[in-house]
Amino acid sequence: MTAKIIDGKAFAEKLRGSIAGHVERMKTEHGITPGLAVVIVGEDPASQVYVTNKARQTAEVGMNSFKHELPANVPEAELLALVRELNADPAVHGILVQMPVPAHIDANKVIEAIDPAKDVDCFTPANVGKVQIGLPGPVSCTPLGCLMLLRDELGSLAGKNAVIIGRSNLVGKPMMQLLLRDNCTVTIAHSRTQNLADVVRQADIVVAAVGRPQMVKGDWIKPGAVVIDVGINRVPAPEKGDGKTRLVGDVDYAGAAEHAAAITPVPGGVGPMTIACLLANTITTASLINDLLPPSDLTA
Ligand SMILES: NC(=O)C1=CN([C@@H]2O[C@H](COP(=O)(O)OP(=O)(O)OC[C@H]3O[C@@H](n4cnc5c(N)ncnc54)[C@H](OP(=O)(O)O)[C@@H]3O)[C@@H](O)[C@H]2O)C=CC1
Ligand SMILES: Nc1nc(=O)c2c([nH]1)NC[C@@H]1CN(c3ccc(C(=O)N[C@@H](CCC(=O)O)C(=O)O)cc3)C=[N+]21
Repeated sequence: MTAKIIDGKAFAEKLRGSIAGHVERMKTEHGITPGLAVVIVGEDPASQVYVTNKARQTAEVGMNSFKHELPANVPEAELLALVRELNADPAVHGILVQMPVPAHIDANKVIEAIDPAKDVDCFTPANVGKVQIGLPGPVSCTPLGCLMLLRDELGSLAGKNAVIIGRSNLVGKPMMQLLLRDNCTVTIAHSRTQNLADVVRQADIVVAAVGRPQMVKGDWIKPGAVVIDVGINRVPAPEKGDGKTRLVGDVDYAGAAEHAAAITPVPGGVGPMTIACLLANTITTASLINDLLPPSDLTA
C-alpha cells in the first residue's frame, strides 16, 4: 500500500479562506476587527520565522496583527506588565506569547497572567478545563489542526483505536481530550511506555508528538492506519551541501507510507494547520468577547 499524502498546507489555506470570510462578516455586520497580539522574547531564529509567518497570515485574513519583540534579557515583570496591557486593550482579542521563554522567566507565571478570554493558545487552566468538559472557547492549536485533518480523512472517528505518542500539555494531553470527545478509544504512550511498537501496532490512528527524528518505524504501523506526524526536527542534510539542514517528523515517513492509508508529511502537514488554527481561535475569542456565537467550522 502506498499512503495518501494528507496535504496540511492546502487544508490550512482553505481554512484561512473560511477565516477571511468570518473576519469580513464580523467587520461588516458587527463593526469588529479581530486582533491578534504575538509576543516574542529573544532572538531564537526558528521562533522568529514562526512569529513572522503568524503576523503575515494574520494580516492576510484581514485581522489586526500586533507584534511585540522584547530583548532576551527582559525582566519577567516587564513581560508580565505587557501581557496585562494587552489583556486591557479592547483591540486585542488574542494573545500569544511564543514559547519557550528564556530560562530566567517562569513560563507558568506568564501563562497565568494571560486573560483566559484572550488565550488563543489554550494554555490557561480555565481553557484547558473548558476543553475537558466541552464548553465553548479556544482549543489548543496543534491538536485542533490534527483533529480537523483526521475528520476530513475519516469522517467519523467513533470507535477508532487512537494511539498518541507524547503527553505534553502543548500537544499530547489536549489531543487526548479531543479524540476522546470524538469517541475514539485513546491510548497515550510516553517515554516510560513498554513495548511501544506493539502499542502502536493496535492503532487505527497514530499521532506522533515526541520530538525524536523518525523514531516511529514503518513496521509499527497497522495496515490502513492514518498517521499524523506532529514532530518537527531539524537534522543535518549533507546531501544539500555543507552545514545544510532539513526538517523531518517523528515518523519514518517512507517506511510508514508503505503501510498507512494516509499520512501527513513534514513539512507541509500539521505545521501550517497550527498557524491556521491560531487564527481560528482568534475568531472564536473575538466572538465570545462580543457575546457572539463562534463559527462552528472553526472549533472542535
Ligand atoms: N507541527 C507543529 O505545529 C508543532 C510541532 N511540535 C513538535 O512536536 C514534537 C513534540 O513536541 P512537544 O509535545 O512540545 O514535546 P515535549 O518534549 O514536551 O514532549 C515529548 C513527549 O514525548 C515523550 N517521549 C520522549 N521520548 C520518548 C520515547 N523514546 N518513546 C516514547 N515517548 C517519548 C515524552 O515522554 P515523557 O513525558 O515520559 O518525558 C513526552 O511526553 C516536537 O518535535 C515539536 O517540535 C510541537 C508543537 C507544534
Ligand atoms: N505560544 C506558542 N504557541 C505555539 O503554537 C508554538 C509556540 N509557542 N512555540 C513553538 C511551537 C511550534 N509551532 C509551530 C508552528 C508552525 C509550524 C510550521 O508552520 N511548520 C512548517 C515548516 C516551517 C519551517 O520550514 O520551518 C511545516 O511544518 O510545514 C511549526 C511549528 C508552534 N508553536
